[in-house]
Amino acid sequence: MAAQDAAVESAGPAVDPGRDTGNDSVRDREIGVEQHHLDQVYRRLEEKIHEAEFLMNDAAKRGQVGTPGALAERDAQVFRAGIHLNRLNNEFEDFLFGRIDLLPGKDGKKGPDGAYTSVDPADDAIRTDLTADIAETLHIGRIGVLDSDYSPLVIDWRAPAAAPFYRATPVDPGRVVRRRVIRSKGRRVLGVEDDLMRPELTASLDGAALAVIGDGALMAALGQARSHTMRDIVSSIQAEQDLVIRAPAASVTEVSGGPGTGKTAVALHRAAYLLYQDRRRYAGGILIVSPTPLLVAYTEGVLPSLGEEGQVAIRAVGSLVDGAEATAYDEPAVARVKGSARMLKVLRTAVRGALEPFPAPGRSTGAPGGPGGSQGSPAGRGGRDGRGGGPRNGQLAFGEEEATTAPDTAGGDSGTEDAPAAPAVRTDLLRVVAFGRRLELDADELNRVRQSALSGTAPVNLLRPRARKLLLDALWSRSGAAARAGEYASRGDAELAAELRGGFDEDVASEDSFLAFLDAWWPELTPRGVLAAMADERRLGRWSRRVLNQGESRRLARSLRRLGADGKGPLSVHDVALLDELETLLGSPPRPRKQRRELDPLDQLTGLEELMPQREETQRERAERLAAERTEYAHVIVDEAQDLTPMQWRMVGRRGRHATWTVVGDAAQSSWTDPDEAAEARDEALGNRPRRRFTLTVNYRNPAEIAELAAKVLALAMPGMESPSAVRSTGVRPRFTVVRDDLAATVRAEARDLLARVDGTVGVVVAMNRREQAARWLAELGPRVVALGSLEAKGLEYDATVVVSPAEIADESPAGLRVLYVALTRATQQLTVVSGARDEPDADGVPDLLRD
Ligand SMILES: Nc1ncnc2c1ncn2[C@@H]1O[C@H](COP(=O)(O)OP(=O)(O)OP(=O)(O)O)[C@@H](O)[C@H]1O
Repeated sequence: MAAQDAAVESAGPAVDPGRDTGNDSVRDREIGVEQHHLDQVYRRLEEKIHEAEFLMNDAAKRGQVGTPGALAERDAQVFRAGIHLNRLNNEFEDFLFGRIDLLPGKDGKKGPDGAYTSVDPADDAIRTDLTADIAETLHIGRIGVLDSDYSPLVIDWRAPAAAPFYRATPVDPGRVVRRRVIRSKGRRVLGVEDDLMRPELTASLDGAALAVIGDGALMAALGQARSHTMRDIVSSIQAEQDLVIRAPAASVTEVSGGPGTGKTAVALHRAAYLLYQDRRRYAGGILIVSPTPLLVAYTEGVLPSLGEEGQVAIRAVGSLVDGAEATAYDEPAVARVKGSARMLKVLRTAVRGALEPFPAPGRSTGAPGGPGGSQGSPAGRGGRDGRGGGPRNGQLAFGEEEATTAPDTAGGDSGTEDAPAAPAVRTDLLRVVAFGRRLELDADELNRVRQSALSGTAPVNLLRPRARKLLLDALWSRSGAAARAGEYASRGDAELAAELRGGFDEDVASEDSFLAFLDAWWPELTPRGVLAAMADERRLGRWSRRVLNQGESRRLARSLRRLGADGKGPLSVHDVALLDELETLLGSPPRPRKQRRELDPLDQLTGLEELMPQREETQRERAERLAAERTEYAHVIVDEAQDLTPMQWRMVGRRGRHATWTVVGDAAQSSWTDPDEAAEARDEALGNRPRRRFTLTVNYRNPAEIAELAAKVLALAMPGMESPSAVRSTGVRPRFTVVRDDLAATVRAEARDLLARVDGTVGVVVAMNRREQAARWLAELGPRVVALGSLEAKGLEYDATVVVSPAEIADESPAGLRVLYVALTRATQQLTVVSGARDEPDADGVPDLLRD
């Protein structure tokens, strides 16, 4: 691959023998040249800030004139100037980072941003003696800055003219002779790193030989210590990554690549690129779906550093549903059921079944005032308030739900002592008085009416008016008035017949007993309520018959007890996808209107209040508010897509029904057990839009020594799958150690040892059921050390990692080997593997899973 060649070759001195790494005076001179340019840029930026401030003041004065037209103009101006000022201030830090020196272009024309449009050099650009003159120098930065004469001082990294900065490689250099990465802090240039794209040339710039400094920017970036947040890679994006970032967004862009190939980085830069390309189109918002809240926190700063945040929402897959936040993990067997596409059938039955009185009439007292069948469904809004059943401390450890003690919600006579007394309404008998006559519908008749109402395809909550109408029909047909109306109609007096019926309906429907009956018999169901209703083993057994086997159904019911009788207990990431599905199946009950914030009277005058957020909320708060209110997006980016379950694909798919997509992932890192089922759901979510596929092939994270070890697990997990090639080697081999006295002490000692060896972070990866334990072991080692469950390590990276007991991690789920592969590929510098009781280490401490 070209990118790989570029990356590898830029690391070695062989390509550019003219490199001048040792000569301080040349280095200082080159830094001085860039400093001069940066000073010019800052002067221009200051002028622009003054302009923006002037605009703000001027606009404020206009506001004093007081006419609505002037106010509207003021508001729009303040808004524009505010954004401008904000951006300039944000971008001030370290925004000029690159430079390319180019041969003359083939067509000799200049593009709109000052750059030559041609990618290829002119035919006579290189003389026969391999000398050439640099025709043009472009500086690349986070945003574009034009000089007062409109010549470009800095070109936005996303502009077409900047593409050669990323695309040029020694194999395919185009017009680029030298690519330079400039490191600066505030207003000071600290250093430069050069890559020669045409090392065979002797090029001169303004009559002087082109100097080459440093070992290349990529190696400098990769060798840096890591912090707990991801950095942007805008100054060292590699050619194969750039192709993905700038791919046209017409349809679905699918990106695969092994660990450390930059998939997450590329996805984030792509979001920034798309916004730059077509801000209007993406005003509809870009959603980035991430597997865990940890990865969201890790990546959150990247887009603001690229000057973008407003239109982009990064959400963990467990936080996609408004008002729901996953805090618990399901054990693998439960996750497997909840994520499966089979759940759709179960939920479809459950939303209808949850309307039935609970406990079943046969088991209740059935009498008015009794504690049982009169309650209506516990899934309903009016259902009685919960009695425990939730977890301790609001958090569940992995797999703990099996042990969670929950009330026996199946028992009709249990669980009433703490419940507040609810008014009793029978749901197996409807009794009303209409036109002075007593009318009744018994349980069979009511059941018939219910089934007839449910034969409609509309969401269950939206069928309530239909059910009400069918009840009235049934009562009407039993009333003597129906016969009378029939006579009127046959005499041709349809109006009188209709009047009679209207009077009847009004009479019945205004009766308190009818209204109370309807509320209990056809309650408005909520997604959480239905999930809570599914915690009853008997009911769920009925609803899941022929879809789940008995064991699956029982495990599912037990896991859902965590939600408590009111459904308000903690959710797992898989529960959230079920909630979203239920929301669709039930139909959204009308939501209480969001409280409108107090408006400035001036806003009301101009009607521009939406454009004037600064007074009450910051840009960021506004972006968050808009993101929270938004349910569909213009572009959806799915990171770690291999992990989405079929139910999660359905949830994500709903948010991008009209969107274009970027889907990045690596099948070898999937923690989902049934990839074929997930692929089907993915195809359904993405529809038949055309797809463009890209593969990233270079591992920028792991040194070769670690990548080689991880490849052994890959061979077991996915025989035949190729590992990405590591771009660098550190000479430090992974360390193997065996538990000495006790596991805690060994892990602590190894983590402490790594802390002394690296400058940045140390991650300790353990099987999920050990994560709380591990956090305690490591508490005293300070903030540079983090304890992680194997599933939480997804997407993250550390300078050094300790992987504790590979066998435990591999055995914890059917996808365990792939999860272990993820765990082993998190380190940028050093890796220590601790073998536990189940690992069978050899004499060198190498566990069986990691031997040849
Ligand atoms: N062009 C680049 N320049 C500098 N650093 C890079 C470049 N590409 C990737 N990296 C770095 O390599 C590391 C891995 O990148 P990233 O996390 O995006 O990979 P990934 O493919 O998503 O990995 P995984 O599948 O393991 O989650 C990060 O530290 C990233 O900053």
